[in-house]
Amino acid sequence: MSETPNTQATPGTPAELSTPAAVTLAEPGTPSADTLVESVEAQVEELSAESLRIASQLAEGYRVSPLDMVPNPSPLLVESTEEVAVPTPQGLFGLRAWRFADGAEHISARALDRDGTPVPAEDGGALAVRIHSECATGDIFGSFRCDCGPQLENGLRIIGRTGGYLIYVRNHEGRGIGLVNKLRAYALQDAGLDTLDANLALGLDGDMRDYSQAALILQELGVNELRLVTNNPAKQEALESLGLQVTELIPDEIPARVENAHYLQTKRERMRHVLKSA
Ligand SMILES: Nc1nc2c(ncn2[C@@H]2O[C@H](COP(=O)(O)OP(=O)(O)OP(=O)(O)O)[C@@H](O)[C@H]2O)c(=O)[nH]1
Ligand SMILES: [Zn+2]
Repeated sequence: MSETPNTQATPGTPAELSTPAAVTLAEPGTPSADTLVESVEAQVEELSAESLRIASQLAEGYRVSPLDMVPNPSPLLVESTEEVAVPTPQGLFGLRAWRFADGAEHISARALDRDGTPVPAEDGGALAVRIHSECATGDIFGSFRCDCGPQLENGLRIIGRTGGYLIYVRNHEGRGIGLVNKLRAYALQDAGLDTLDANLALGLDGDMRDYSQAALILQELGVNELRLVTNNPAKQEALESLGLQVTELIPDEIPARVENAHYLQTKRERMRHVLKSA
């Protein structure tokens, strides 16, 4: 059985507490209330200066990491698997799956030698990394409307030679607008709009991809410095704003074909992609 606490004040206590202080302040020769306040203020100032000094010292040694830069804490990493070796037409890759709190699941693929050891970084430099944005129509069906399918294959081949990772980002479909919106955007392109205006006509941005989950995966893999396999300088900017260091851009250009010539031309002229043949 619990005891009921005694909530009644002990008689006489308030007077005992207040009297000595009041008497001391009133005595001649002791510091006035104003002097006391000034001295306390001086001490507080000294303390704040000291904490500022300690804080700035800490900040000097502090390296910004992708984790610190994540704008929205909800898509945090929940779990990832061990690496499993998967033979592909482009060589052997060690695949891991990564699951985030918002339900997104991505894949990392590390280039492996035939005996299963990681391909070392070429010339002892940084590892090559391709952040490949999901494109179900191109990557699965081999659609000629875009260049994603051959870019994925070529990207894997480059990484197989150079050493490094391909991160397959599955919530980047349609430059981040999702599959349903992308197919609506295709219908608008069939009616005459280009790939950028079609997104805008749907009330969406031209590119809505968020790279924070890809950056977190790279951080978990211990990759802070990389050679980025892309034609899109916006990807470099996005990764650098998340604390990663891009030492070089490796192009992943696929020759245009009649079905995607206009699409690639738009990417070059309106979306800053570095493409020679478009
Ligand atoms: N909204 C929209 N998305 C598209 C269209 N065509 C391809 N995509 C998506 O575009 C994304 C790939 O972006 P790209 O512009 O091809 O290339 P990138 O990833 O920015 O740059 P690279 O690294 O050079 O491949 C994938 O998520 C595709 O699903 C389109 O017409 N409209
Ligand atoms: Zn595509």
